[in-house]
Amino acid sequence: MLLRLFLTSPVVIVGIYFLLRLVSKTSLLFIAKKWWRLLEDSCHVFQFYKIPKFNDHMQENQLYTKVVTYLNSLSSVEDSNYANLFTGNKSNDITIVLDSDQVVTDTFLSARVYWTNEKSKTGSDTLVLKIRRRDKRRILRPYIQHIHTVFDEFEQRRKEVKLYINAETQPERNGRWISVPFTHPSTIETTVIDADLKNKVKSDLEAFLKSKQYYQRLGRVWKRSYLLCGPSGTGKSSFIAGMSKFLNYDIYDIDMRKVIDDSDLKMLLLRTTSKSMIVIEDLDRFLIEKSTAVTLSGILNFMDGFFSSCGEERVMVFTMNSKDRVDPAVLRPGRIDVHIQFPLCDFSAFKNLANSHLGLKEHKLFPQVEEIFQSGVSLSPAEIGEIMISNRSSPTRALKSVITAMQSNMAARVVNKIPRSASARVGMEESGESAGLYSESVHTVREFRKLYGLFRSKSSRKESMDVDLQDKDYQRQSS
Ligand SMILES: Nc1ncnc2c1ncn2[C@@H]1O[C@H](COP(=O)(O)OP(=O)(O)OP(=O)(O)O)[C@@H](O)[C@H]1O
Ligand SMILES: [Mg+2]
Repeated sequence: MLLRLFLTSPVVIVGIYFLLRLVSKTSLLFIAKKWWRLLEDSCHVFQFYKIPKFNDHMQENQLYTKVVTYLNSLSSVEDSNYANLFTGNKSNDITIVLDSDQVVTDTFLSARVYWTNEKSKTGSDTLVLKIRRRDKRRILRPYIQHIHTVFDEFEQRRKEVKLYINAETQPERNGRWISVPFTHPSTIETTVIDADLKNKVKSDLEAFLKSKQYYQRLGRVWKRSYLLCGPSGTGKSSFIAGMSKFLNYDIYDIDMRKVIDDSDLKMLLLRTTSKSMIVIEDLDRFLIEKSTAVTLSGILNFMDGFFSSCGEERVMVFTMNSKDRVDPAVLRPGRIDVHIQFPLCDFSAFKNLANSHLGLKEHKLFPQVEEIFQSGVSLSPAEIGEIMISNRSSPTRALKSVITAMQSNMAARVVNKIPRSASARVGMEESGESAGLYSESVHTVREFRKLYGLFRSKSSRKESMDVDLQDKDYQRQSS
């Protein structure tokens, strides 16, 4: 009786109300929850799963990357005590990233799970998943599958390509790749090269993307290597940017001066992800100068992609100014599948540049420019492009400046007694014959013909039919 009177008294009700508010507004509730969780842990109510960032061979664990992306997309990240804020793809976007030792909760098929981002003793990150033992069998596999699906959807939507560069050696750090958003404006279309050559490269890249099973059947690493060769300023780097956009692949740009030795090169390759482009620029210069302890055999093994056989779908791109002084072993079929020559400007490329840079289709000075090209003199697209950009307010002045630059180039040749044969090499590259500009290694051509026997002749057919046709063709030929 007394108790009922006590409980119904307004003073007590108001007192309880304020006590509850105090508990929920202060860290008391948090502490109580934590104790409760510790109690549950000590009673072995939960099962723990660790997802380390790197495996024993220091390769990045793909599942770790996927889970991190998934967790950062959960609204519960915002409820963790500490979270890191970063700008997103657009300047006004904010990305919330889980901090270490923070707990994030998630619910899947009515079961509650907990994630913690922990640092191991070696300093590398590990994600820990905590699931109630009674839910484990029911949800573990579907939950991981769900994470894969969400990640793939994110990736599809993620249009941003990343550029990875290898940082200075920091042995105490696990990862040496530093990434930045890749915003290079070049595309395959904006690079002025032979139109037929462009189409061949695009078809080749498309064919590569569709050939997973074919490579598997052959027991070969699913990779394709391209050599872009040509004088400075002819568009090689711009074309690489275009290729990565075409494939929507991240770029791993290896600065060989920062690679210490063969094993360092191996480690860098191991830490690349699939669906990526691995680029080494100016390989010829590096092979001649040999400025680090990386050996030729280290480079050859790297090109063969042995170390990356655990991953898949990689495109390797090498650039050179000239192949003349390069060991033929580097260029042999299989190491380099496709050779693409980037010539200095010819008259046709010049007209393309005049059109794109100055909006000119025709001009009275064009015949004079053509005549100079015919005499064997040329400049790089970069040089001509620069002249056009700086004179874009007056197309006539731009063309006159191009003519002057070409004439002084011609005069310099006479003074320096540069023989015609030197320009003959360029001339050959400039001939515009795609056969001279694009070549596939014989061995690879044979393999690809097997699979893509119809792909050139039927390229006008619908893309969806292509896979079918190619597979049928392959089966017919191999039977
Ligand atoms: N074929 C081309 N079409 C359009 N623009 C070009 C072309 N070649 C060069 N350029 C322009 O010239 C500049 C330099 O080009 P890029 O860096 O791609 O040349 P590169 O062949 O990689 O030279 P290097 O061998 O010195 O590295 C870029 O701004 C690019 O836009
Ligand atoms: Mg370059």
